[in-house]
Amino acid sequence: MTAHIIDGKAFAAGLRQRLAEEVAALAGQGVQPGLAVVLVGEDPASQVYVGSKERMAKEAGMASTVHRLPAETPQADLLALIASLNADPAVHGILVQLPLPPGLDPQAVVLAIDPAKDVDGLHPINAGNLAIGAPALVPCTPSGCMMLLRDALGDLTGARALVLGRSNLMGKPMGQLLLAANCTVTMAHSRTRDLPEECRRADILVAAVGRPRMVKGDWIRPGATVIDVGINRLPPAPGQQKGKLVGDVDFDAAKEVAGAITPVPGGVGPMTIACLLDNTITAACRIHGVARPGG
Ligand SMILES: Nc1nc(=O)c2c([nH]1)NC[C@@H]1CN(c3ccc(C(=O)N[C@@H](CCC(=O)O)C(=O)O)cc3)C=[N+]21
Repeated sequence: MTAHIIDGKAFAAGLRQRLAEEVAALAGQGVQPGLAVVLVGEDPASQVYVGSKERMAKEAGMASTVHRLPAETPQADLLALIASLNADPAVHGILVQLPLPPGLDPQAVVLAIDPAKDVDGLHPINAGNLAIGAPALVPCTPSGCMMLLRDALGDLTGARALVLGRSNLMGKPMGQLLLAANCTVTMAHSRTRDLPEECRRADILVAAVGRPRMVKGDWIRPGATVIDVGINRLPPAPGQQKGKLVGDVDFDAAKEVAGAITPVPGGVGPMTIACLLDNTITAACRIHGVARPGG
């Protein structure tokens, strides 16, 4: 059997289309959702992502600004910029691209962001609200994974789900969302004993460890749904400029075993950006006290 390939790129394009319609409806109420992205330093991969975020926000009719700061920016200057964005009524979403250059404290930066504008869902207020089932801004990548899972499987109740990876931005909130969707959740990581065996029990396997092709074909339960969150650039092959982009799953082997699987690129990545726009609209509506046009 070969797996159904989950087309995250197409799903994300459809979602952005629906979001653009919501933005147009909000314009009639005098609200234009605004996103501010802060990029410190010159990491080339981050430059590409930030460029896509800005372009797609504008395509959806939102206001979008990118604040580019040198890698040597003092912590106090970064915090001052965040304070000014917190106070800016045209800004509803603030995202500080991670990782930050050495010398800057990501924890302090996240704490400085107004939780109402924290479209990354990293502030302890949002992480805590997600954990207790209260309204929260939810991190974009796990939201995108849930949308793809619901689209592929419908009701997830009772499914055994395994999350490989425990980051604050991805693994932990993913576990919370799967639990809220009535899955039986296992949180696994690089130190998990008998990891292949744990993975083989999962009906839903979400890989977010950041290790290229770590999950092998024989780790996957036949028919399972595999969501590959990894974005790993391999070293360039001889004579090539850029290395190949691969996930945390050995895709060629996995697709012979899984029931459905997301590719890299074209899977979770585009969903992350669409969910960032979604969160920015949610934040704008809450700040202005208006209902979301899309319900
Ligand atoms: N505060 C913060 N929030 C983030 O959400 C965040 C971050 N920092 N730092 C970096 C990671 C990475 N990230 C991606 C977003 C989109 C793609 C994406 O669109 N990928 C495409 C193409 C990738 C390519 O061709 O290079 C795909 O997978 O098809 C990938 C990765 C968000 N991140």
